[in-house]
Amino acid sequence: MSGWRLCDYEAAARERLAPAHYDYFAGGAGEEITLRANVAAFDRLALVPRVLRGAGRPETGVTLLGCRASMPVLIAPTAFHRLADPQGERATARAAAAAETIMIVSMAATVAVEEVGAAAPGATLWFQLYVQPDLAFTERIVRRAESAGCRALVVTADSPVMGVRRRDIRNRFLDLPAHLHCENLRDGPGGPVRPIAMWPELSWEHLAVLRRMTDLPIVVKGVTHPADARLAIEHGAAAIMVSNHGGRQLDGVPTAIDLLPEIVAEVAGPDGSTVPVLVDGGVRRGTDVVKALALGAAAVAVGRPVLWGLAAGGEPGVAGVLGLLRAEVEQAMTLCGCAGVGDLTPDMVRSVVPPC
Ligand SMILES: Cc1cc2nc3c(=O)[nH]c(=O)nc-3n(C[C@H](O)[C@H](O)[C@H](O)COP(=O)(O)O)c2cc1C
Ligand SMILES: CCCCC(=O)C(=O)O
Repeated sequence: MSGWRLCDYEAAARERLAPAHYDYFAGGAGEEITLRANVAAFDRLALVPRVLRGAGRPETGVTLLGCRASMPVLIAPTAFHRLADPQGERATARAAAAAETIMIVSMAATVAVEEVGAAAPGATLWFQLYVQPDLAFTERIVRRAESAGCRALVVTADSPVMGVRRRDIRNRFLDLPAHLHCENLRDGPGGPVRPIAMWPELSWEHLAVLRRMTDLPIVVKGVTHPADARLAIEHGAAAIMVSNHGGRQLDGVPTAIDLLPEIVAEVAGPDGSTVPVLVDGGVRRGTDVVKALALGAAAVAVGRPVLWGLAAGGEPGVAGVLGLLRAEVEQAMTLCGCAGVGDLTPDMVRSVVPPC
């Protein structure tokens, strides 16, 4: 895989995956307008490097909610890793540990969160939660994530119902193959697996309930409106994740990178205090990461690229994808004259008509 670009991982993944599974990973909602826009938006932004700053080799590391990551690229929560590789989330977590970055484990993982933690003892894990209407069941899941060593709870807010994914409908991809299950949804050890509920009644009140339920920092994922970023903070969120769910929920939503500056401005306190703002959707190369950081993101997360690495080559495939992104971030930061992520500032990004 040496010399591979991200698109090579996607091509290899596509060859290996069953077509319906490839479509589930790759696809978006509706006409896939937002899905395409997420990637294209980065091409409408250009970087304006600074020169002769003697910055040396850049330090790419960041600290988020008390967790150190060696690069500002996290693994976004994605479901069903065992569709891509028999080791599934275990392999992803091992690659995350080796790359020293944070993996956000999906509640819809096909390996139980305890086993993900056990498979990769060095990994820093956060846990993504779809709050279930049965709050006692939700609490049991939260306790499992805590005991498995997860260091933050990422609450997905953009999915009161599932987006309409036409590819899945066409492919009749409705259920996992019989040997795979959402292991975090088991009702007790060896018990039956409950179906994941998307909950249209989920509201800010429930965030307050969660806040009381756990001492873990809460990240609200799927914020697009600046007013909701403010509400999230008022309800105790420790960080915001600007995201349109990779174009898989409401189609026609602006891209996360376009929304980012407004949200960063909204959450900045008058005294300069702020909570970390994370962003995902369409990040495919190191320069995309650098653009997002310059516009105020504390870090980015990648969803599909990790799935392509996993399907193309299991744990080494994910390691390859993360290594590629790391090398590209380091290269782009060096060329921008930045010693650390704090040197990336909004004046270094311009809106352009592509190609720049
Ligand atoms: C196949 C797939 C499954 C996903 N599953 C989840 C999930 O279980 N929970 C969640 O909050 N987001 C989920 N997401 C959304 C990702 O966390 C993330 O927002 C999105 O993938 C970012 O866009 P990118 O794929 O362009 O990097 C999923 C995305 C994909 C592609
Ligand atoms: C029932 C699992 C939902 C996973 C998800 O969030 C997605 O496919 O986007």
